[in-house]
Amino acid sequence: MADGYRSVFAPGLFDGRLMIVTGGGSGIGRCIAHELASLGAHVAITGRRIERLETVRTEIEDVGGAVSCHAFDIRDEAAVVAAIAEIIAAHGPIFGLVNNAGGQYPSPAEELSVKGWDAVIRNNLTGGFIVSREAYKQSMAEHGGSIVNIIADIWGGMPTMAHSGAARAGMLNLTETTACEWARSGVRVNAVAPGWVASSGFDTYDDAMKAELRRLRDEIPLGRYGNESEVSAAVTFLLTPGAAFISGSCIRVDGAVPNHRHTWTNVPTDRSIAFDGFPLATLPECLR
Ligand SMILES: CCCCCCC/C=C/C(=O)SCCNC(=O)CCNC(=O)[C@H](O)C(C)(C)COP(=O)(O)OP(=O)(O)OC[C@H]1O[C@@H](n2cnc3c(N)ncnc32)[C@H](O)[C@@H]1OP(=O)(O)O
Ligand SMILES: NC(=O)C1=CN([C@@H]2O[C@H](COP(=O)(O)OP(=O)(O)OC[C@H]3O[C@@H](n4cnc5c(N)ncnc54)[C@H](OP(=O)(O)O)[C@@H]3O)[C@@H](O)[C@H]2O)C=CC1
Repeated sequence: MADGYRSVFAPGLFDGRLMIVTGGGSGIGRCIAHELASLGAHVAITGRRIERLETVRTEIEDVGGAVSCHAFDIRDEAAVVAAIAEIIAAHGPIFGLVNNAGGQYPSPAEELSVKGWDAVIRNNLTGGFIVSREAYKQSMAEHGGSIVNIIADIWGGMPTMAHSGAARAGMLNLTETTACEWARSGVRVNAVAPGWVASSGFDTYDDAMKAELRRLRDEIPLGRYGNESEVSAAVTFLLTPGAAFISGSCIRVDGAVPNHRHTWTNVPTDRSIAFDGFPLATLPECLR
């Protein structure tokens, strides 16, 4: 495909296969849509804003890819049921589903209203559940398929992200549980957990959050943000036959962030207050 996406996977790998990418109108989802289309899939991209979807449709069609746009909110059960039926009727059985749509806003836990908590839980857990359930019931239960859920770096606490962390931890268990339940139908379910990925998602943050993101970049062991293609490659691999025995797993695409302990830096200057009943004086000299 001239001037199209440069995937590391074999051309024609997904010829004629229908793949749904939620949140395909921007960022990581747009990139995944481009990669899957470059490999021959018909990609159904979804999101709330039709204009963004149409822009991506034009981009993909311009390089010879097959794509369709479907605007709905993943939290609206009736809309999801209808949209999945419409996609199947128009483009055939669903071979792959990428639950990528999601997002949140930063807030200290004690300032979260229940309404705000619910909005983020529904956006990052309930929505993915509804889309998965419908893709399974309406199509994959008959012939198998592969589902990839985009979550986040949930290994450890992330201040201001209590709602999103809880939702995505739930999504990881949903991944593991549906992988077990739906294996009988030949359906594999996996997750991809991006760390800090420079995407259009960053544009949604205010200046304070952007400054924080620059500071966080210095704490990534690989020394940089990830990019959208690096997330897309992991997702695409999980959709390929090469991943036929992988289900209920999660690939972390994060430059080793969860493995990073502040062992050599950020040591408090006064360590003597660590534990009253066990004065540092009793420790070996080398540990003081
Ligand atoms: C450890 C896990 C997390 C790690 C994350 C790591 C990095 C992740 C990066 C990315 O995700 S990049 C993608 C970024 N994109 C987005 O985040 C999308 C933008 N956000 C949204 O679309 C919305 O915030 C939402 C989460 C979808 C909520 O929208 P919804 O339409 O459902 O709710 P609203 O009716 O607007 O609001 C309901 C309720 O929620 C509270 N609230 C919503 N937004 C904010 C905000 N910006 N600040 C404070 N509070 C907010 C609020 O209580 C709202 O009620 P009302 O006050 O309006 O009555
Ligand atoms: N970038 C990063 O560093 C990280 C991103 N992630 C996650 O990866 C995914 C993609 O993020 P990214 O591309 O960076 O960010 P974007 O904000 O660009 O992408 C989110 C997409 O999801 C769609 N979306 C959001 N809520 C809904 C909804 N309720 N119904 C339907 N569509 C919805 C949006 O479209 P529209 O608004 O038109 O509906 C948008 O296209 C998200 O789930 C994000 O939280 C996780 C960890 C890190």
